[in-house]
Amino acid sequence: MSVEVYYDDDADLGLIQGRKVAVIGYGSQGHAHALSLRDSGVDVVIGLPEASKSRAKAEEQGLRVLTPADAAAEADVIMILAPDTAQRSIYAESIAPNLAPGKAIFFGHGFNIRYGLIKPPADVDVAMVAPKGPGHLVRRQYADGKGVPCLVAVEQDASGSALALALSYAKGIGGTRAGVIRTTFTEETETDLFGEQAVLCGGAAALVQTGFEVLTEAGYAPEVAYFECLHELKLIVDLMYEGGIAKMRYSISDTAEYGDLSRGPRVIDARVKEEMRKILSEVQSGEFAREWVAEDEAGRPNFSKWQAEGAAHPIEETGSKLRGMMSWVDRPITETA
Ligand SMILES: NC(=O)C1=CN([C@@H]2O[C@H](COP(=O)(O)OP(=O)(O)OC[C@H]3O[C@@H](n4cnc5c(N)ncnc54)[C@H](OP(=O)(O)O)[C@@H]3O)[C@@H](O)[C@H]2O)C=CC1
Ligand SMILES: CC[C@](O)(C(C)=O)C(=O)O
Ligand SMILES: [Mg+2]
Ligand SMILES: [Mg+2]
Repeated sequence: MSVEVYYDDDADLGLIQGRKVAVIGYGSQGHAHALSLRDSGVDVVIGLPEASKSRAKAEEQGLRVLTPADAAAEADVIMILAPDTAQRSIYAESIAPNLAPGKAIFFGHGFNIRYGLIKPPADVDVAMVAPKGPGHLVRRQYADGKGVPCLVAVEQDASGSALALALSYAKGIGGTRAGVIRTTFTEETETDLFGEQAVLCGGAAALVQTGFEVLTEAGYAPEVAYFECLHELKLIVDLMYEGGIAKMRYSISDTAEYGDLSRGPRVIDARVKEEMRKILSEVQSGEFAREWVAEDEAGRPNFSKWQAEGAAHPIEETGSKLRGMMSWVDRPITETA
């Protein structure tokens, strides 16, 4: 089944410009959406708890910051960009009491709707504008006149114009410059969770760390292993980004391409593919969602342990030293684009 891809000419920016948008949360996605929507002429207010450490960042950018409840009361489009595990309580405490017929609730990811953790009333629009990229790059691409592709979905169309409004919002953050695909909350949620677990984040990080470990445990210099397994991966993926796997294979040596074609399937083999299928089934069944909600409610013991182990991995120290010598690469972790 072919999908419809929407571009700038398919979206009317005037629709979202005519609404008052509350962005709940000012993190990776929240800051990107809020700043880009404002640059697109949209009336934006930020919703954050009084004690939020993000307040100062939003106010430094000249954005008005209210509590989530006051922002939801004032706005007629409410985009929830707080952590997925916090959204259901934010909704119950601050958003639901401030809904009214004709308002719209937007999400940047479908987790809470897909797994039934948020159930809005029938008289509001429920839609999604989900960038297919990290928030800091969503903002950087917008600022550079480019855009990150987005998925849009309409779960509930009380107004009869929810899709047009979602496309207008996507245009406001640069999504229609790159292409916006209409999907469903189920497809976005399940593909996004699978993608981040098995390919983009979990799979890629494990591949890089394991390659670094195999080389360093064999006695090769950590710096060589870092350049080979992490730094150069961006350069390789850049070629894929520009022209597909074909362009990467066109640019590398025949020796590398033979190694790629003959050894690649030994690394990502049938066992790995079966494990990826199991990971997808855990997403589809809701097992992952239940595990993540329970982990969060228990205070994130495993999350914190694994985070600390990752930060302590020797590749981080090696990389920090080498990136420090490349001024054009060294962008410390920061909230700005
Ligand atoms: N990160 C990404 O690139 C992508 C994220 N998404 C989705 O976007 C949504 C937001 O994720 P992300 O941007 O990563 O989140 P972050 O963790 O980067 O930022 C969360 C923001 O929400 C604020 N916040 C925390 N608790 C509350 C609360 N109770 N009320 C209001 N604001 C609160 C945080 O404030 P404080 O600083 O005080 O903690 C922070 O500003 C999620 O649904 C995620 O799945 C979708 C696509 C990509
Ligand atoms: C790949 C991780 C992501 O889904 C994203 C940046 O798109 C996320 O949830 O952060
Ligand atoms: Mg994603
Ligand atoms: Mg995600």
